[in-house]
Amino acid sequence: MSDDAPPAVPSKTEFNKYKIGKVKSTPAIQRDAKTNLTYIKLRKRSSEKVYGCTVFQNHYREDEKLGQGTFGEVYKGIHLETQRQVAMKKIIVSVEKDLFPITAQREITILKRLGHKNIIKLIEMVYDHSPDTTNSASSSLHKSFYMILPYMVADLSGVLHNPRISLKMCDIKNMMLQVLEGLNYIHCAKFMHRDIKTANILIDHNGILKLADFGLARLYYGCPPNLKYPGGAGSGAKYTSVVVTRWYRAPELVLGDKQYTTAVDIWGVGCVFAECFEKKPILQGKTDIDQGHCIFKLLGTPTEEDWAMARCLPGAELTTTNYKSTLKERFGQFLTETGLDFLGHLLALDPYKRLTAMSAKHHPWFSEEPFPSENITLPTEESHEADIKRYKEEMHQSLSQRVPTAPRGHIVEKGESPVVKSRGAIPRGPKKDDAISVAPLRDIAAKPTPSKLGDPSQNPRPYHSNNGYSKPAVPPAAPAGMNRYGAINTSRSNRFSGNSTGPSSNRKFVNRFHPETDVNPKYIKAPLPLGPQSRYQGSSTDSRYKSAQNDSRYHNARYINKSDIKPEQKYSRQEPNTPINRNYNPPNGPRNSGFDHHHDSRPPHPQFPVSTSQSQHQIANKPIEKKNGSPKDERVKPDEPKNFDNNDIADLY
Ligand SMILES: Nc1ncnc2c1ncn2[C@@H]1O[C@H](COP(=O)(O)OP(=O)(O)OP(=O)(O)O)[C@@H](O)[C@H]1O
Repeated sequence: MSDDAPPAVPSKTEFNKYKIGKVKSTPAIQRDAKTNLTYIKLRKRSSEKVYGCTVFQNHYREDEKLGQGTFGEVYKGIHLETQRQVAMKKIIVSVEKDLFPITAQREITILKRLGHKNIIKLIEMVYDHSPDTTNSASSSLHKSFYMILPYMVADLSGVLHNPRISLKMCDIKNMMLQVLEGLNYIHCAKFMHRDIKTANILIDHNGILKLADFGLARLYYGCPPNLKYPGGAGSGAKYTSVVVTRWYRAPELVLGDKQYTTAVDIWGVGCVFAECFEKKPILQGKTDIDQGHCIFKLLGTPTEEDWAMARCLPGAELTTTNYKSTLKERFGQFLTETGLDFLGHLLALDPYKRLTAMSAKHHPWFSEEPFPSENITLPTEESHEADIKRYKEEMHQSLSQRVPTAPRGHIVEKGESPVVKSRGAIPRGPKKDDAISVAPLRDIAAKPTPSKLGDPSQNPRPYHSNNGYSKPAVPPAAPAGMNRYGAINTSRSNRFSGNSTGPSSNRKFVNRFHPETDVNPKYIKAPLPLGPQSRYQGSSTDSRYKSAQNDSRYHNARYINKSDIKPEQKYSRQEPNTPINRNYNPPNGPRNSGFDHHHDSRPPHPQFPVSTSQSQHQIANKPIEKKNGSPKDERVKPDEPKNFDNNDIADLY
């Protein structure tokens, strides 16, 4: 092409992508007759279109509800052009008051500034311009916007409540590292999240966790968390203390501290961590004051030495209680000494003794076996906050519909098994070159294969098993030549009649109470399930899960359970002889020697090695953070160009 050739005119379609409104001339300035003040009369736009913002219609389709938010609801949806699944957070705007919720405004602004693998990404904002409702009275009062977010198959709250998902310790470690990674990024970007809880930790189909719901987040003043000011902030600025969902609220907030720091988020992480074991929020205060009692009942009332500042806070009266810490009794059954130390430092009452996100990532608990898994192989089905009610109902139903125990020698007919229905299997996420295809749902109705019946890792755990950390009890093997009914070959129907003839396909079933009458055939049509998971064989596992064994989801190569490949790692309480790596204190003395925050003389903050090369050496067996053999510098520079992982569905947008 010669240099004189005119520049290529962009195609019409390229222009059409951007609907830019015309710049109109400034409206005439008018003067009010009464006050004599000038004003500009604003007129309603003739077109309802919002320029620079996609219109919902013809672009998206709204599907089922995923969750209920403070200012709207969250729906699952489809982007019609690409057929990709999205989540749509609906924001209802009161037209009358012309109010756009401040939390939504904050969330949008903040999400637009953040870009990290472990932070949810805002795809775009769309405006609901519904022709059938625009003329109705209600729609003239309310208009809605949608925040379009990548669809996440689960949130942590749904996963923990889902009776069919059990977490292994290595998965919990992986998840904790991801949460801390995301939080470290936020804190380094000078934001406090202020609403860390399991429902706001989303999980995608690749097992990537994303922190979501930035409605309460805000910029903080002062420096990011560092060794001198471990809580971050530290400028003495005051913020509202009525933040964070109550059960996850840090003690300083409960006591009314307004000069709080990023440490409030770390407290939330501690609550989330502990919730992974108990499968329910650990501190369920009924009121704000009760929340304080719950906290001190778990961690003990702080002494002057524990938390000097507590006595100066508005709610100091709570510190006159006399509770002893029960942390070890409550979580000692799940965690080793190192694990308890980690939990204790996340839930340190004094915010200045709490770990920072960065130091928490280097806690020796992560270097202790079992190591964090590289990828988490969960969830096997969609699980959101909105499902929790259903799980509870199903659990209640399953309890009330339990098959009564058979009288000795009797066969009890099993009614329709109250097998729990899952809402949907995880869709296969689109690959990079797979833009248009709809993610197919796997056939969750498919029946299980009997071959998997004996494999506990393939069998959904029962509701009434403990917390999912112990294997189902396997009945002891019977002596050779015997089964639990006596000598092998003694059929159950004839062992009371005294004349054993051995099992026979054409044997006659005898009613042992009225031997002359035939047994009602309905009682004999189903053979007893005598697999290792059968309740008839003494295992605690309910036979209603039998059908799930054939479920195609359990045989999908994408979700291969690691226990199929290698034996499951044990992580019961640490053996007394197992050495614990406590070598995490910096070699050159306490780090907080210069600590002078608020001019009080608080004790130095315990720190774990961070990014200095010297301290990095101390992190033994640290498989996660190493890249190409060299330790990764984890300090996040918020203003650096955003680096997205293209394999992730979230980042394809
Ligand atoms: N991108 C997403 N993909 C899938 N589910 C989502 C997504 N975003 C949110 N949800 C679901 O919706 C629920 C509520 O979302 P979110 O917390 O963002 O709303 P909110 O209005 O801020 O709620 P709240 O007021 O309770 O904090 C989440 O717990 C989750 O179950």
